This record gives sequence, structure tokens and C-alpha cells, in this order.
Amino acid sequence: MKLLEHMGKALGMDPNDMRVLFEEGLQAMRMNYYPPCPQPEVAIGLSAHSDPVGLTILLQINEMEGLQVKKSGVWVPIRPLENAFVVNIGDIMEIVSNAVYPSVEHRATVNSVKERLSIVTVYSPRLDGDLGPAPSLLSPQTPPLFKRIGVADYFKGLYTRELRGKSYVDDLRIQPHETNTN
Ligand SMILES: O=C(O)CCC(=O)C(=O)O
Ligand SMILES: [Fe+2]
Repeated sequence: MKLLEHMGKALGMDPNDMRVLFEEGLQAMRMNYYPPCPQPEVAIGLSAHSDPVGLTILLQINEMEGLQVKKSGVWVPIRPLENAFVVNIGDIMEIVSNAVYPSVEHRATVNSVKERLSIVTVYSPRLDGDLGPAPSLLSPQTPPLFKRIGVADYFKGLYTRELRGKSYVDDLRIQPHETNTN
């Protein structure tokens, strides 16, 4: 919550906009195990995706490289640093910040030498909340770029589709022909 509050402050958001959504939010944890793979060049540990949450904090536990983020269309390896967390922006933060903080597309590769482990904790809004660009960031000059959707409906929509890059957040984007000029 502290991290989110600071990010909201940096954006010039009304602190309440962040609180209303994320206070009493959902926190989940998962551990990923990638066994060594004899043919890593034809396999993938976790296919390209952006995390559908607010923020992700990730620890590459046994210091095996594998996480890659897409930067300007190129996959860049994230070298594990001892005792350092990786903080990834999720799709919900992209929506709330009205695309000021875009979510990061990433994937995990495997290798033939050793298994790889990562622990991930994700933070999301409360399920009974309502998700959309923070009202305090909107003005006639900065109109909303995403549709509003209930948090529960957002997750329902998410789990009925496949993991494919940033396709879900792209579907929630308001298209130019949908812009309401009233
Ligand atoms: O194992 C990794 O480094 C990436 C894991 C990940 O992206 C995820 O669990 O969402
Ligand atoms: Fe991820």
C-alpha cells in the first residue's frame, strides 16, 4: 500500500483515489519452479504476458537468470541481484494511472544447467471495487483512455481467456471512435 501511495503521489493523484481501490485489497503469492530443460531454445518457462494486477514484487530466488522484459520491442534479461526484488507494473496500474505507468510485458526462459525458482507476490484492488483511470488524473486535456469495469468483472474476463502478451488491457482501451465528445 505504501508503494502504491508513493506512486500515486508521484502522479499527482488524489491519495483517496488509490486508497479507495487498493485498501483492503487482495494480496496473493505464488512460487514458480522451472526444471532444467534439455532443449531450452525450443521451450519457454512462462510465455509473454503482463501481470493483470496492480503491482508485482518478484524475487529470483536461486539467482538463475531467466526473467526477461520487453523494452522497445527487444527482450532484455533481468540479471538477478542478491536480495533484490523486481517490481513490475501490472495492467491495473496502467489503467489507474491512465497509461502514465504502462504495464511491463515479460516472460521466463528456461536453461539446461539448473532449475530456476521465483517467488512472486501480487497486489490487486478489492473485489467489490470499481476499476478505471483515477478521476483526479482526468481533465478535458487528459480524457480517460480505458473503460471502467467492476474489479470482479475484470478478473472474470481475465480468467476466461488465454495468457497472451498485453491483449487483455488492450481490449479495455477506449478506441478513438468510442470517444464521447459531450
Ligand atoms: O519466474 C519469473 O521470473 C517470472 C514469473 C512471472 O512473471 C509471474 O509469475 O507472473
Ligand atoms: Fe508475470
